Amino acid sequence: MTETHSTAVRGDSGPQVARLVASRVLDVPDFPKPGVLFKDLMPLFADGDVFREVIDGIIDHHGRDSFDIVVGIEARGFVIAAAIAYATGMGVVPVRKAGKLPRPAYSASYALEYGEATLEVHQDAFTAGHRVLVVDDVLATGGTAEATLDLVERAGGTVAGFTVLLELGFLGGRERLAGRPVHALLTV
Ligand SMILES: O=P(O)(O)OC[C@H]1O[C@H](OP(=O)(O)OP(=O)(O)O)[C@H](O)[C@@H]1O
Ligand SMILES: Nc1ncnc2[nH]cnc12
Repeated sequence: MTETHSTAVRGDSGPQVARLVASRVLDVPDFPKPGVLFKDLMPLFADGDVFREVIDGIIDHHGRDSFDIVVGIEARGFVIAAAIAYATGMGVVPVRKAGKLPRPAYSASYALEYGEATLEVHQDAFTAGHRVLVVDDVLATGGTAEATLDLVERAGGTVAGFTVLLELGFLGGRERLAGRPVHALLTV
């Protein structure tokens, strides 16, 4: 494993935040498949001071009056969503991989950088007009994000914002989500 080093560190919350995130990302070659450079954010989650700064920064960026509920995408998005929900006193809705939710759910299948998957959300997850902040750790091809934002809207929510800690810009996820709000703390 090698630490991410970048001379041109950039992100939608400015270079200081981008550098902070970059300092807690580990590059893991050939995981989960040969040819994939996996960006491991576990060191960021494990550093209490950095994690708090990142969570507070996301809340400040959006403004706590701009959303009513937080969606986290399984599995790493759950960590971020739960922290934002707790810090703002809001609720959290998990968007889960197929077959995990116990009640009627909407489903969306998609391709991601290293495979295919199906995500689901409970049909009654939102009340009409609920403004939803969606969070995840990584935006790569955008397949996961596109499926999730569609699910939120199918379930009656309004997407108020979408934040990731790390965007892999060269995979074009942001372009795929054109017209949707995308906020990435670090873009590589
Ligand atoms: O932009 P994409 O190409 O769709 O990839 C991004 C997604 O890939 C990872 O999730 P993964 O499905 O590996 O789930 P995990 O968090 O359960 O490991 C990551 O946490 C994002 O959700
Ligand atoms: N390269 C990558 N690193 C971490 N998570 C990912 N999700 C999709 N691609 C990824």
